[in-house]
Amino acid sequence: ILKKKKRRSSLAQSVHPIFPASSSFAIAPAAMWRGGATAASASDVLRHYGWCWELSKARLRCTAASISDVLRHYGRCYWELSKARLSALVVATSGAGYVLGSGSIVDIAGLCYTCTGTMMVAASANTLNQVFEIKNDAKMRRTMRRPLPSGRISPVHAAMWATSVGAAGTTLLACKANYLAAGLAASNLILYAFVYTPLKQIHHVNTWVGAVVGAIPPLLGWAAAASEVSLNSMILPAALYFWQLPHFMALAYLCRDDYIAGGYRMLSFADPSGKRTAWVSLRNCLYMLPLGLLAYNWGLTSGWFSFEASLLTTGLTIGASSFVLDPTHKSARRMFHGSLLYLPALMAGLILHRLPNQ
Ligand SMILES: CC(C)=CCC/C(C)=C/CC/C(C)=C/COP(=O)(O)OP(=O)(O)O
Repeated sequence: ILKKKKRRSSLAQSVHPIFPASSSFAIAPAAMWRGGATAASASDVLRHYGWCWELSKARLRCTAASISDVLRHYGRCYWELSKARLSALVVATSGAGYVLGSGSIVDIAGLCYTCTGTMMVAASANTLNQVFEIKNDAKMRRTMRRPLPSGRISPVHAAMWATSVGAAGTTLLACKANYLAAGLAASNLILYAFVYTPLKQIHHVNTWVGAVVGAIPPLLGWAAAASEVSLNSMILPAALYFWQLPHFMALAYLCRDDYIAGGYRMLSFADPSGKRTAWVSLRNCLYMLPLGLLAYNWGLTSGWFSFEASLLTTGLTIGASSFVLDPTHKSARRMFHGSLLYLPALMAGLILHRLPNQ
């Protein structure tokens, strides 16, 4: 009996202090082997394995949770840096340009490559714009929660994201569309990030330069489909150019104080009454009026489009006229919301009534 008790206690000593100190699965059977198996030690071993298993599961859960947290955090930062909603609008205009520049059959794979490439280059341009405007964005209520001013991502990390996604997007366009489309995308990135962005703090002419940037994507889409640009490829870019002026003028008027706090020189900065801002909006709505007729005359669309475009543009012009007559936040907001409806409706009409590019 004494011998048995001694053996049990030596086994207990060899097992219990070792198990918690080590997470090795091999220790328990080794201890059992040394001490001789008994019912008590077998249950200890089973408990030990159970504990090890629970520990491994907990560790795996922790690792998976932290990996998914990190991915979610950076995914969200990339999404916001890319101004995903603006980039989606840019992609829609580029896709519309692709469809308009196609013949009777639209190459769906080519359309997808063009949209993906455009999305990537636009994401890069938008990220660079934010890298250069950290201090200004931090002073504006509209932008202070963006990833860079709020410190959720470092400028170097954001710049690396911009460089890689921009290079990948341009390469995709060069390989799967053509060099003309890739060149237009790369030049537009340079125009937006390196000309428009610094100009925002210097002179209100920046809005006109920004309008050129917004007008290039449909041209890029057309170039990707047709491998050339021609006169009738200019209808949608022209519509986008003129459309951006009432759209951004309304925004600059509505967020005037915020833009001033951020150090941006919009037209509304030098125009507290809003009269000039409203006149620029109206003038550019008027420039859009003949576009529907031109699209029909140049064989881009059927006559239905010119009818629809005239109706839509008249609606926007009425909005701009009431902004001119009464430059208040209410009329500016109405024109801004009208401009948000106008563009998708105009593009839908263009696609619906397009005549295949010859
Ligand atoms: C293919 C390619 C490169 C496309 C780029 C298209 C693009 C980024 C268009 C945006 C046009 C524009 C003037 C946005 C306003 O920027 P903002 O700086 O005034 O906006 P913010 O005040 O919100 O930062």
